[in-house]
Amino acid sequence: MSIYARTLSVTEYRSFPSFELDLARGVTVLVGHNAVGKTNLVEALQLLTSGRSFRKPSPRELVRAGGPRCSMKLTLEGEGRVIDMGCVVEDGRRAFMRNGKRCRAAGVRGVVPSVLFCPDDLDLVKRGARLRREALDGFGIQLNESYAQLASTYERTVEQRNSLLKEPFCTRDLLDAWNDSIASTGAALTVHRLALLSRIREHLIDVYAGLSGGEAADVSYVPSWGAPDATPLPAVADASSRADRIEAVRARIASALDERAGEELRRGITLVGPHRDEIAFTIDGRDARTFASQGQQRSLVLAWKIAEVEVTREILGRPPLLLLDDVMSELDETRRQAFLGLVGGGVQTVITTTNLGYFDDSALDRAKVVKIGGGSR
Ligand SMILES: Nc1ncnc2c1ncn2[C@@H]1O[C@H](COP(=O)(O)OP(=O)(O)OP(=O)(O)O)[C@@H](O)[C@H]1O
Repeated sequence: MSIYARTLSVTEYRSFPSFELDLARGVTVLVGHNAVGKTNLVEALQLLTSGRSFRKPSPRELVRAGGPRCSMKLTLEGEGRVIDMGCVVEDGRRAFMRNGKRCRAAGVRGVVPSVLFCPDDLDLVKRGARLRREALDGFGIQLNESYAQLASTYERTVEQRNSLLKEPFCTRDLLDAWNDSIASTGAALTVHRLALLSRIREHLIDVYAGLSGGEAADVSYVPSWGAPDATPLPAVADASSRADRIEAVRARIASALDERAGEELRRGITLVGPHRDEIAFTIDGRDARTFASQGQQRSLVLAWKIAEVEVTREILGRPPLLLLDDVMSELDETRRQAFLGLVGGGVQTVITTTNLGYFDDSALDRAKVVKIGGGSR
C-alpha cells in the first residue's frame, strides 16, 4: 500500500487548543460552519507535507493567540514505513521535525507531496505572473530537491543583487560581478521549470478538452530573456542535452542582463531571470488572461491541479495528498465531478465544506465525514 497521511494532531495551533484528525485512505470531508478551523487544518496538512503554507504566515501566527508555542504532527504510513512529520513554533521560531529529530523543511517535504486547491487559486490565470511562477515552483520543489535548492539560492541571489542595485554606489562593474550567478543558477532553475511545465502541459491539454467539450487550451513559458522567435533550445533527451540546454539558457540570460544593465541601474531592480518570467495560458490560441471567461479560467486552473496530481503519480509512482479547501461551492457540477472522479482513482483527498449538499449520496457513502466544531460522524 502506498504511503499516505494517517493522523494529524495539533496542539495550541491557530484556533485549536488540541485536535486530532484521523484521515481516511480515500476521501475525508471536513464539514462545519464558517471560522471553525477547517482551513487551519488544511494549512497544517500542507505545511507538514510540503514544508510551506499557502497563507505564508509568520511563525507566531501559527501559535494559538496568547500561547507561547504550538506543535503539529502528521503520521504517514505505508510501504512498510511509519514516519512522523512535525513542526513546532517556539519563541517566534519555526522548526520542522522528522521522527522527532529536527530537520529543515526539506526533511518533511515530498514523501507525500500535497496539491492544494483553494478559492484564491481560482484567479490564478488572470492575476500577476508571480502567482503562476509560485504555483509551478511550489509544486516542483516537492518533487525534486535540486529544484528546491536552486529556487532558494536563486531567490537569495536576486535579493542581494537588488539590494546592490538600490545602493547609490552601485556601478556597472559591481553589478556585472553578480551576473554569472544570476545566469547560471537562473538557467538551471529555468530548465527545471521547462521540464515540469511540459509534463503539466500534456495533461492540462487533455483534461481541459474533456472539461470544455473540445476547446484547445495550452500553457507556455515566456522567458524574460528572449524574443519568442529566438532559436529553440536543445530538446531534453538525456543528461548531456540537459547540460546543453542549461548552457543555452545561461548564455541568453547573460546577454539579456548585459543589454539591460543601464535600465536596471536606473530602476534599481533585476529585470532578467526566472523571477521575471511568465507562464501564459491560451484557449483556442487566444490569451486566456484577457479573452477567457471566468468559467474558462476556472476550468484551466482545475485542469492545472488535476495535471499536478497526474504528474506526481508519473514522477513519484504514487499520488499526492489532494487538499480541496472550500472550492466545492465555487465549482459547477461538471467540474466538481471531474475532481471527485480523481478520488475514485485512489487519490487521498481532504475536502472542506460548509455544506454536505455539494456531494451526492454515493460520494458521501464512500467518504469519512468529520464535523469540525462538533463530534465525528
Ligand atoms: N493564531 C490564532 N489563534 C487563535 N485563533 C486563530 C489563529 N489563527 C486563526 N485563528 C482563527 O481561526 C478561525 C479561522 O479558521 P479557518 O480559516 O480555518 O476557518 P474555516 O472553518 O475554514 O472557515 P470558512 O468556512 O469561513 O473558510 C478564525 O476565527 C481565526 O480567528
